[in-house]
Amino acid sequence: MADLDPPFHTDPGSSMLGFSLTSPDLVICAGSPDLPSNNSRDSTDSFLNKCHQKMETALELSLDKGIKGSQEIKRNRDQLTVRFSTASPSLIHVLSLSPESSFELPPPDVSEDKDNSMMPYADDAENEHGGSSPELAINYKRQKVELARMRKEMEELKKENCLKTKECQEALKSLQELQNELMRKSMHVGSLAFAIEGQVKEKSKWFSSLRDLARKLKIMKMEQMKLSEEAATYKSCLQDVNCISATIQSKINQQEELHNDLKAKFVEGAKERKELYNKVLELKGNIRVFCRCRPLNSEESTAGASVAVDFECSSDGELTVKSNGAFRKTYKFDSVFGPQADQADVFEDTAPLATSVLDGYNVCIFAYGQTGTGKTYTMEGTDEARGVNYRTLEEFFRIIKEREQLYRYDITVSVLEVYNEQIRDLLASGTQSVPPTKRLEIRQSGEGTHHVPGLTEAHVNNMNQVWEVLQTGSNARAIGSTNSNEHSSRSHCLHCVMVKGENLLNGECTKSKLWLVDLAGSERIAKTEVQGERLKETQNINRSLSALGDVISALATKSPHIPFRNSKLTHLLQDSLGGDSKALMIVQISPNENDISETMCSLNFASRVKGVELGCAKKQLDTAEFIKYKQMVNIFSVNFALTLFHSCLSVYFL
Ligand SMILES: Nc1ncnc2c1ncn2[C@@H]1O[C@H](COP(=O)(O)OP(=O)(O)OP(=O)(O)O)[C@@H](O)[C@H]1O
Repeated sequence: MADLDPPFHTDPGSSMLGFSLTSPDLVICAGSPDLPSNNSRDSTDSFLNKCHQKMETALELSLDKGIKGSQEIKRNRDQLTVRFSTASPSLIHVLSLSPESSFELPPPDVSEDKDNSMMPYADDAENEHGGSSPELAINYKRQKVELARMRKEMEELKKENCLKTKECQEALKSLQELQNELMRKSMHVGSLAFAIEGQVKEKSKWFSSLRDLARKLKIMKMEQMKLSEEAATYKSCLQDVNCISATIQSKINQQEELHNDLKAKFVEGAKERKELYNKVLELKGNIRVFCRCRPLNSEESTAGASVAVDFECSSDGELTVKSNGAFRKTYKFDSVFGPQADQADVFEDTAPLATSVLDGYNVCIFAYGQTGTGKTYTMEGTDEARGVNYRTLEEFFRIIKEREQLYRYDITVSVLEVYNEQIRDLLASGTQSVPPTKRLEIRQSGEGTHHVPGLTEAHVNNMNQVWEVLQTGSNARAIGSTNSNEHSSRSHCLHCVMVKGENLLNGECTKSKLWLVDLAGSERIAKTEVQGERLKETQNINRSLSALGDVISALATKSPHIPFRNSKLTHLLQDSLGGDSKALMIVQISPNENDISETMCSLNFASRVKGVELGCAKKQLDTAEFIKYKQMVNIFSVNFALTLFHSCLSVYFL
């Protein structure tokens, strides 16, 4: 093998087959260790000759990655065979070969071989055998012929090789193009793979989002189902609620109708009650007279004064005046209170008038009598024994509390005095130190009511405020004169209580006025023998008291003209003395026999007021009519019972 020179060189541009092997895929290597790799540039012919000379030489042709170690060139004596067994499919395709393709290299034509290179060989054979052997000569000739033939075949192969080389070059060119294309495609595929990788990542992100959304959707579906169930429940509940609501509404309507009916009935009832109550008071007399006698004071008791008044029949409203133990006269009043009666007893009979005031009627309560008989005591009272003024307002607040669901009231109090026919505001700020210079006058409003412009009106909401106002007025009256006792005896003290009421059921409003009057003492001028200023005072007092008597008389006789304007007192009291208003006179008397003439004078005046002397015909008539009707009803009842009894008897005996 060492003698065999490699028939081809490893230069990448040529091969044993005569085509260039530029492709990295197509590498010829010495597959057999017998093929040394040197750079010999021997021709193919020389190689084949040498092959021919070494008949037993085996060659292995390898095309790395293309025709890989699978070509076998087997040399036998007759021919050289090249086999393609595991060639690259692409190369095989280019060469139009099948994996099992092979071709044979024919032996060189010996006869035609004129090559000098063979000659030494022949010469050597001749020389070796001495040219003497005919067999050798024959062999030689045969060999020569064979060599010629092989040379011819070699030529053909060379041509074919050229063709195949061209084909291979073209195939290689195509292969390169294909490789380039493949590279481009690979790059494209790479970029596509990169893009796909991105897309895959994106896709996985989307998938994860999709999974989240699917999970949320599932939860929402469950919630939606739950809500649907709840909605269905609520729907059924709603129907029930609607049913209940309709029932409640109808009940409310019924109740509302009932309420309105009851309200109407209540308003009607309240109105009826008010009218009946008023009727009762009218039957009792719109002008009522009470008589109250004070006890003997300590001085009188010490002096051993005799009592001239008998109260045996006081419960029947009667009292008897005696003189020196002899009967003088009996008086009858609506109520008579002896020396033992206390403030509460007096107020018990007075209280109904408080109700009348809150019902909207004007009322006047006044105390009349001789000085020192207890007028102020009855009206104002003391801290321990509070009088009519305080108790009436107390009764107001009690009734207001009772009626708070049905009525709303607003109460104001004014305190004034009339002295020598002059009006003085006892609640005005100036009254505490000096008497006010401003003259107060009585005015008539558009509604026909009378009022004193500029008079202080104190709002009172509770009894503490009432007591404060009463005390302020009382103190102002006492301070107004150097001699408080004297002064208080010579002036009329008036408390005006304004009551505004609102019926919360029907919105009806009322405005009523209560006068609480502590009149000045009614002394007889002759007895007191007064002169000068005192005489003027007394005359003014008597004039105003007389005017009051005249007004009351005119009211009792229903005179067409009532002389209210004859005095400041009657002018002030005008609204509470006429019409539907009610008046209560409490005549105060002394039990002392020494005062009997003043006592009888006061009692006579009171009797005149009550209408006994003047003959209170209407009242009397009303009572008589009432008794007559009552008797008629009784007679009718008896007759009806008798008739019924006779009817029953006749039926029984039939
Ligand atoms: N019913 C009574 N019980 C006890 N004391 C009485 C009663 N009535 C009056 N008094 C007492 O008699 C005195 C005189 O009373 P009061 O001042 O009220 O008389 P008045 O008629 O108002 O006198 P004036 O006309 O001077 O004002 C007072 O001390 C008073 O406390």
